[in-house]
Amino acid sequence: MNDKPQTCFIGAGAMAEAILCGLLENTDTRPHQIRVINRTNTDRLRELEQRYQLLAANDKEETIRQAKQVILAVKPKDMADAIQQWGSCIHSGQTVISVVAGIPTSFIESLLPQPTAVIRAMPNTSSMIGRSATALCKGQYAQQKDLEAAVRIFSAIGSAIVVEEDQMDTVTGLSGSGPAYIYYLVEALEQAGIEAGLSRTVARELTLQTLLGAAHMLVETGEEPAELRRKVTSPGGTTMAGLQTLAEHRFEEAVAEAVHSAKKRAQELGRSMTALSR
Ligand SMILES: NC(=O)C1=CN([C@@H]2O[C@H](COP(=O)(O)OP(=O)(O)OC[C@H]3O[C@@H](n4cnc5c(N)ncnc54)[C@H](OP(=O)(O)O)[C@@H]3O)[C@@H](O)[C@H]2O)C=CC1
Ligand SMILES: O=C(O)[C@@H]1CCC=N1
Repeated sequence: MNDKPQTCFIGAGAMAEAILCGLLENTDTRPHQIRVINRTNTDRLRELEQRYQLLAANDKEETIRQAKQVILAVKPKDMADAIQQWGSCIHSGQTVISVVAGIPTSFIESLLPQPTAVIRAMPNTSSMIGRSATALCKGQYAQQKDLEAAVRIFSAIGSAIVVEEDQMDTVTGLSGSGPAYIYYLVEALEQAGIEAGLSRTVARELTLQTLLGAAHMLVETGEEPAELRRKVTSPGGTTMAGLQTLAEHRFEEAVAEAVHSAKKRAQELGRSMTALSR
């Protein structure tokens, strides 16, 4: 068995786990091909190694050097330190894939030996069950084949779509953060059901199946969401009353503002990092 790591995660948090779990479940990647590294939390490393039968990265520098792909999955505020700490182990024969919100490829490239292929990806936590919506773009030194290899990784854990880098912050606000908006909606629906007299179990069951049914309707019928909404809404009926209340509470504007705020935050994170490096 060749024990050389194929993929090394720098940052062993929630996102790294979601991606590696998806890779193990949905591709032919084997546990011994993955390593995880973080800064201080060795308990977390042991937890992941045990849960997924990964080999430990005993010599972290050497592990990074040997990996074919290095996936950067630290928090944006830790990015500069992480690249400074580990960047000297990265070489131009590797592809660096960053899932870090807001940080431009040019910033990452500037801290790595040039020319290192850098790909920026924005997956979401549904990677864990092979259902991520990921958007990717390439930096100036990455070749088309590097981008295609990254697309293959993320296609194995959901859908993967290539965009221009100037769209990545919008993607972050929409599909990177998006699962949280949906969970918030589920919480709100469930709570409304409970307050109106349903048991928690019944409210949960009905909310989840409604969400699943609506998602499948969208995918399987291919109909426009507005058309599907129209079919639920009888003139003068119950749905119309509910939708009117949502409109009065400016539902659409609230959603648009949420995406916009998340995008703006991604831009701020990128700018603060770029300013730090000057
Ligand atoms: N969560 C999400 O839904 C999504 C997150 N992302 C992006 O993924 C990235 C990671 O997020 P998430 O997984 O939630 O974060 P977590 O806080 O769960 O994990 C971050 C990890 O980075 C490690 N770390 C910090 N500094 C270093 C360093 N110098 N060297 C090595 N490891 C280090 C931490 O280790 P230690 O504990 O030892 O400090 C920790 O294990 C973020 O940049 C985020 O923008 C992208 C898409 C979706
Ligand atoms: O909240 C965050 O910053 C990360 C990026 C996208 C989803 N979670």
